[in-house]
Amino acid sequence: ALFTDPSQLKQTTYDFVVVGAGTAGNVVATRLSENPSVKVLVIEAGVSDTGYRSEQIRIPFLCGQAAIDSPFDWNYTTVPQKGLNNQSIPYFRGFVLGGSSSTNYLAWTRGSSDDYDRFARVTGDSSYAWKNILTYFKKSEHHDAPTDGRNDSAEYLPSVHGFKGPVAFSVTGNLSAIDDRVLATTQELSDEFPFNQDTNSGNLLGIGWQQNSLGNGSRASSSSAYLTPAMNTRSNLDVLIQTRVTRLIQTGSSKGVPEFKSLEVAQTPTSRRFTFKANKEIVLSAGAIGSPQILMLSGIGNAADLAKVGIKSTVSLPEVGKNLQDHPLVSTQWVVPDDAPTRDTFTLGEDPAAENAALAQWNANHTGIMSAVLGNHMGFFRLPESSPILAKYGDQSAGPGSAHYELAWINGYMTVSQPFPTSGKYFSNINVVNSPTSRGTVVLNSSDPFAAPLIDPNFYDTDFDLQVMIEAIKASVRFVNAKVWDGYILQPYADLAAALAPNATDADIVTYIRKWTGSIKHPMSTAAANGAKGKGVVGADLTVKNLSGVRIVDGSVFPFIPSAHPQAGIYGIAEVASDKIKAAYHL
Ligand SMILES: Cc1cc2nc3c(=O)[nH]c(=O)nc-3n(C[C@H](O)[C@H](O)[C@H](O)COP(=O)(O)OP(=O)(O)OC[C@H]3O[C@@H](n4cnc5c(N)ncnc54)[C@H](O)[C@@H]3O)c2cc1C
Repeated sequence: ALFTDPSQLKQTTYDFVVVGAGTAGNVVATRLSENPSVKVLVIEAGVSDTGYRSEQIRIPFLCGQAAIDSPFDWNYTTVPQKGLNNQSIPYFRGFVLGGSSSTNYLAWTRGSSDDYDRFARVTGDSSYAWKNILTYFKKSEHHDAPTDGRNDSAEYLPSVHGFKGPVAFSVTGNLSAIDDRVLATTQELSDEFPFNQDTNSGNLLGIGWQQNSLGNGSRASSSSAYLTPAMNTRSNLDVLIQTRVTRLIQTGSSKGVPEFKSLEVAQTPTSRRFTFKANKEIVLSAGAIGSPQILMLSGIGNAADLAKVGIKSTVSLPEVGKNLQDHPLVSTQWVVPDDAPTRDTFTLGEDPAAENAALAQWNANHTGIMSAVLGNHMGFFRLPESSPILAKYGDQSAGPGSAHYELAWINGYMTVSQPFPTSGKYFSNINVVNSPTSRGTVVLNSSDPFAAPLIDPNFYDTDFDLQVMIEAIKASVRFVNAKVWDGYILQPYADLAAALAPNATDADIVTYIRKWTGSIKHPMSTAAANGAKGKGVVGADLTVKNLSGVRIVDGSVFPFIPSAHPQAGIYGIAEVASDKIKAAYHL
């Protein structure tokens, strides 16, 4: 059942306590509670995903609103970014049942087979290797037909997908006016921009139809797909929301290391503290910001960092909160003809009556523009073998099937940082560095568990990342210079014009990049898994090193950020971890 106050719970001891009802946490809680004799408590800081404003979670086209100025978000801001002219930028994280899977942009990508083979290499555990984790990707998902009734059999590869798992995935049910041109470009410029029938097959490279966590025109989150159906039917699964885990509590020691099987929670900085205990273990699934934050609040981490905020180190784990990786994103926009059938009418809020009609249509049958996601195609690309960037820095990706950068195309104005125009018609694409080498940090700013930590994605700390972004933008220009766009793409919009002027240099592109880069919102690796002694925060089985009683299952354990959007990968890892936990306790 669902509880909104710790005092409502009748028991304080469970077999497992899962911290964070987010993407990964809900998978673990749902899988462990499949066994009716196993008692599971999930504790979530954020709010319910039903009720006030929850249509912004369910309706795909409103996905941007689910995160921005929203009750469903933690509303973090980064520390000033050296690589972005010292700007501090917004840093979104879900604060709601489903976590970031309830507020994200629905893109459903796994990454390359190399990404998972590298995960297996670093941990020394073959269960993360592509050939093995594929079973778990399939276990997490089921294919859903697009809502427009289109035959999508040429738009994905059934053989690499699941048909019975909880999360619905689907290609768009809402074709857009640029789709034909994007696909025609894959033929006209097939060497550089080849079509790939399914970028989720392990072979990531090329342009494919974007798969989305979307079923029957509505968002599928880890709450709607996993937790809520289980919570509503299982008496052994309790879910407590609006309650923050403030620290783990040492309960003794086991095999010579401290054991942490209790935790403290509170609803506000001054409210009563409650404690809950796990007989078997605590699973931290508070995400790439929350999980290291809770460890550090408990005295587990880098002793020097902890001393700065007056916390005594009880377990030394120097890499807690280190190694933060994220994908930098910059949008480029072009002006298109005034009569182009773009989605700007809706995005720019030009026609409230049309918007209301679209909402009514979605409420009636989940079709129409409100069932659309931002874009219908995305592509993943490598620098050419002859690239001087590779000669200088080496190939920093997970392997030859991994992307250095990503482009995706949007039928209207799209940005993560620039001001929105008030009128006009636009074509946008996003440019993303997919195999970044910059590493940032999450450290405490205070010993107060209700204070936001200091988040530093450290964008463009390495020249490699900056050079790849320059190449991504140049590739975007080559894309729209295909003949098929003649007469449609009129000119670069706003600052992009200066960056792409005939006499412009790479320095002008860099000016644009540093001014307008934002996060794609993929922080990971802050409690990285590593099989080697003395390295990383968790071992191959995802249990925290140098202590007992705690495992971490979420985006923070990836040793490297995958070269695509991470949610499908996080669901897969959470499925693997659930089986590891079941095996460890013979469940
Ligand atoms: C706006 C946005 C757009 C994105 N778009 C995409 C996309 O299109 N495709 C894609 O693949 N990925 C996307 N991502 C990224 C992806 O959604 C996340 O990487 C992924 O969902 C993270 O999963 P997680 O389990 O690690 O953490 P989360 O899903 O964030 O879950 C962590 C949970 O822990 C809770 N928590 C944290 N601290 C505490 C505490 N102290 N006590 C109790 N609970 C706590 C949080 O409230 C949250 O519910 C996007 C993310 C955002 C925010």
